[in-house]
Amino acid sequence: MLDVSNLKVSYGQSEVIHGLDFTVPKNETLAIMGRNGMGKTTLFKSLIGILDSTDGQISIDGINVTNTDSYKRVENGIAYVPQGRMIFPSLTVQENIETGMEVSKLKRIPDDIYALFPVLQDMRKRKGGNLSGGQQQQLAIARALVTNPKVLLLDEPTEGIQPSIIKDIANVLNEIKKMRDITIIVSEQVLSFTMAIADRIIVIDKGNFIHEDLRDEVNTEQIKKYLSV
Ligand SMILES: Nc1ncnc2c1ncn2[C@@H]1O[C@H](COP(=O)(O)OP(=O)(O)OP(=O)(O)O)[C@@H](O)[C@H]1O
Repeated sequence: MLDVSNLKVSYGQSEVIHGLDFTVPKNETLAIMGRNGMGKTTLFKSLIGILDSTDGQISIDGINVTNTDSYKRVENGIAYVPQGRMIFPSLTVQENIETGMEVSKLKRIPDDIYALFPVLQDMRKRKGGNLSGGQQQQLAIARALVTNPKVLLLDEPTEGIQPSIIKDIANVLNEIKKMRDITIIVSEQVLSFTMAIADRIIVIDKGNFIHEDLRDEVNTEQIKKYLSV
């Protein structure tokens, strides 16, 4: 579903992503794990097209989207839940979700969205800025889902979220995977969260992939070591 080959990304002269190759099939949840500053956000921004890549190719469902604008990539089926959520604080919950619907041409918010996130239905008239961090995270996921993505990217969804809500977010991502034919890619530092959702875990270090495990065969001690060095 998502095919990435030899992806390189630089800030000015400084290369931060050094030629990554990976493929994520339909119905797989992949976690890309790494410490602060290892390149997770840079990778995700280049996948969604906020940052240009300097080399390599990105394809979604066989369509080459390298160097196309973000909105084109969203039309081709990739959606992004950014680090820090980035919801629109002065728009209501409902209006925030509706901003995602231009692409999918939905007329109204589908029932399954509110079924996944009942709290958003209760709060649909409230301003996004008045929601808690966990509720904003749910809102950002709902806004991404109404674009009907084939590939859903979430950049550190547990950051700043309290542990009980982290469990809810894991449950929601597992539910989404059951409900839709979708590829989920999450960047994370919290291993208990990725163990609850991921089929595969890759460790990124200074812009290179240095370790990969299927969840069922995961070497947690080694991954913890990579995350704590
Ligand atoms: N706008 C920028 N200009 C120059 N260098 C940057 C910029 N943004 C990030 N970097 C550098 O790129 C590298 C990767 O940063 P990135 O934010 O992608 O890491 P990360 O793994 O997402 O970390 P975090 O969890 O802290 O967000 C770091 O060395 C960082 O200092």
